Amino acid sequence: MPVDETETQVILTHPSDPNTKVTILKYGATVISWLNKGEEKLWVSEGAFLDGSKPVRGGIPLVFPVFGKQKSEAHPTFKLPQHGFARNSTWEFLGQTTANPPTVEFGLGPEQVSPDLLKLWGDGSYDFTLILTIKLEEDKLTTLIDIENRGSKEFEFNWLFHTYYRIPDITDTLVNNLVDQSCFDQLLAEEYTEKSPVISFHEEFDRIYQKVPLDKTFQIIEFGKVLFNLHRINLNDTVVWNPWIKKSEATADFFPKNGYLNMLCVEPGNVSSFVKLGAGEKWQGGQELSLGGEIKVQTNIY
Ligand SMILES: O=P(O)(O)OC[C@H]1O[C@@H](O)[C@H](O)[C@@H](O)[C@@H]1O
Repeated sequence: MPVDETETQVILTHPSDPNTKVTILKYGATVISWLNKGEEKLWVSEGAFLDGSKPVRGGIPLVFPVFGKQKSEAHPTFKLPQHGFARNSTWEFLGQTTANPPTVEFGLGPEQVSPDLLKLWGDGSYDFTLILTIKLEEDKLTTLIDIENRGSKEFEFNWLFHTYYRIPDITDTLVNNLVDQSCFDQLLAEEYTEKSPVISFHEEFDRIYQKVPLDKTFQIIEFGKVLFNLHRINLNDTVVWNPWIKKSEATADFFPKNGYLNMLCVEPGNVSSFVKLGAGEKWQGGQELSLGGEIKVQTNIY
């Protein structure tokens, strides 16, 4: 059976390998496991709540319609909690669209969002449909989001796939192809140009790389071996985050406390500015996560 549905989860199994699977929690339409030939590729905290009481700490939470917490009181997303409401609403499972590669869709509209949260976005005056498509190939996982404004008023939104990669050791991990990109450092509250040809990790890290050309593929590398490739579809920004020691300690659902050694978030989205969507308009963004291959160095001069 390539797709199994339970009350709370949907599981896709690749037809050519029973140990290549993706598990999606209906709550948040959160991918909570990507197993490739029996090996887990995503990090989920052992302290994560999977019962729908709190967004999942790990996997691929979905961020919409605001990233972080909006600072301007005048903005219609100002009252929303950090990262919006998509990750803490139960999405509708819309079914399977393709048998091979197994592909499924989930939907979110105002009906699925709790009225208390909904009224915090533009006083509940927006109408929208979000369709999340998840496709599992042998060595590749694709997540696509389609957003439609079904109301009569324009709205603005951020979108982000908050992907938590599982890695053997953060202190041996590098990320490439961000050199010469403009970045906003959330810890320093400063904007500058990234000068490192490869990023390495020695302390808390929280940067938004802004407007990175879409032909840049980011690779997560360990000891010269490519672990992951991230290809973006219409998602110009990428957040790179590791909480390191103190922030992991301070985060109640982050467990084990040294789990920061085994995770890295590389999160493609549109967060440095809002996407505007007029009445009846549609927008799509996506990420393709693939495994292995050669190191590919991309600079701004090629
Ligand atoms: O604790 P949350 O809401 O899941 O957020 C986790 C992190 O998410 C990252 O995307 C942000 O850049 C960080 O600033 C934030 O701490």
